[in-house]
Amino acid sequence: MASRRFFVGGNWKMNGTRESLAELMTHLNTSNLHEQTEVVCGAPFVYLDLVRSGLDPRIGVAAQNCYKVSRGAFTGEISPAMIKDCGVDWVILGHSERRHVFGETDELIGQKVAHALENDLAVIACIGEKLEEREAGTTEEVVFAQTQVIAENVKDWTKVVLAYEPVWAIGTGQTASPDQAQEVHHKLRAWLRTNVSDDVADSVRIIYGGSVTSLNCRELASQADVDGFLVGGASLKPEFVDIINARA
Ligand SMILES: O=C(CO)COP(=O)(O)O
Repeated sequence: MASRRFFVGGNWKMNGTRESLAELMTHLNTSNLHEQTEVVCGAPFVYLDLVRSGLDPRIGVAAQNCYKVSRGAFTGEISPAMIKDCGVDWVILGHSERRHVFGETDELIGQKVAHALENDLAVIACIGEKLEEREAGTTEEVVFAQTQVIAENVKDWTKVVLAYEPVWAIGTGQTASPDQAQEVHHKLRAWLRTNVSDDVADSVRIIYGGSVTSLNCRELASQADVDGFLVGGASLKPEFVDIINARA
């Protein structure tokens, strides 16, 4: 556990204006951020340049999606090459909103993961079960299947963070309990041990997302297999700093 650097991502989703993001960036740039935490902010595409130039270099920036090829006739899409060209080193892929609002399949997400990694972007790869899947007792089956497709497309796991985001916890205020999060993270690490390698299982950060706040982050962060967070709503507020410092 000690060897995995704590990772806190902010997923701003489709939020923010130049004005509000400037305020948020000033807050982050001037706050005391625990040095042991790796921080990455996921900005809307149109603000990637602005955010990369406005945030302190010790804070990473992520795009929230990208396509599976470098360029071409794909109206409305952007490529990892373009993201890199903005000085941005990360991309969030497979977020539940991409899967369930925009219908992205495991196969497409896998192809995007492979292409992003080939283009030297680091990837926050998201997985997570829906409420009906949890209630039907198929959580493991669902998250293992999603992880399998991601794993088939990863050669270098040092550039991947796995984000477990139960869909029922996203934006609902229904945070997974520390035990619920730990249970799934532990099983995911065991899956990596069996299906990838001991080294990857020991080193890959598995982060939790879903209604993380300054109030619940410390207990979640104290779980052995919770290596950080992917934060939605609270990442747009000053309390994001408290979440960054959850292990401080
Ligand atoms: O989807 C999420 C992060 O990617 C979580 O969103 P909330 O923190 O708003 O629940």
